Amino acid sequence: MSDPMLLLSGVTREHRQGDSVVHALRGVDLAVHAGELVAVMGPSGSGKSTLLHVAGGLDTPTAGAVLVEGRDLAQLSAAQVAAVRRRSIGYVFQDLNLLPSLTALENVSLPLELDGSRGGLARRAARDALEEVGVGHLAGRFPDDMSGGQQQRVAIARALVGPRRLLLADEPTGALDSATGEEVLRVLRARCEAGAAGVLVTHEARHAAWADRVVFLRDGVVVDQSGPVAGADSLLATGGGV
Ligand SMILES: Nc1ncnc2c1ncn2[C@@H]1O[C@H](COP(=O)(O)OP(=O)(O)OP(=O)(O)O)[C@@H](O)[C@H]1O
Repeated sequence: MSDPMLLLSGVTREHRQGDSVVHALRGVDLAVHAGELVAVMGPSGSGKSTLLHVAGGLDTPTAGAVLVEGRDLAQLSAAQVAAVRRRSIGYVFQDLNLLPSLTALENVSLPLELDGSRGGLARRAARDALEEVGVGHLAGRFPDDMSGGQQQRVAIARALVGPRRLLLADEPTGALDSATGEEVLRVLRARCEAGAAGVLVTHEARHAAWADRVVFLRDGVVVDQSGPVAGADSLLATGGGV
């Protein structure tokens, strides 16, 4: 099999809080290949968002290594990590992080323009991404003039725009009704089938069922990995507490 698009090897992340240490992740190993969608589940505080942050180069492990497309992020300069993030990684944040002073179209085209794409090309790609998640008609609207679900879809379009090969999504359907949520997961799944690698953090077994594999975290440790439907259901049945 080819090298994984994302490889976490022995990743530990500790946070110091006064005299105590919080172990957000402890020795996590995870490989995600092109074409694969992996769901991450686990109780609140089990380390799901931390896993996504270190995978996306937004946080640095205390120990262990993170490789994106075979490049060890610890060996890159901050500017190089930022370039990997802009070019290779599409990230859907739990709190969306849309820029309020930019329209939907501008929010989505920004990563491409920051990476040197010409304005017209970037805007065309942004329009396509907005269409793909069903909000093409909101291109000229500002985030504050949209519903939570509409904002969430714009944030997803921003993660999908351009040739992103690693998609990291933190509860991307939280503000969506179930039909729209399914539609977004269908788009994510289709992107993975077209060759991207995806990691989806979710609390919902029916969303995890869209994934090829489910990784279950508890107290920062991967406690189980399994296939989709049986995986999510049985993990929940065994007291995942999600
Ligand atoms: N910056 C930080 N400083 C201190 N502790 C932190 C920090 N970030 C995360 N933690 C702690 O690390 C642990 C894992 O947090 P994380 O947000 O990754 O969990 P999660 O599984 O994503 O939770 P949720 O489902 O509630 O979003 C928690 O105990 C959290 O309090």
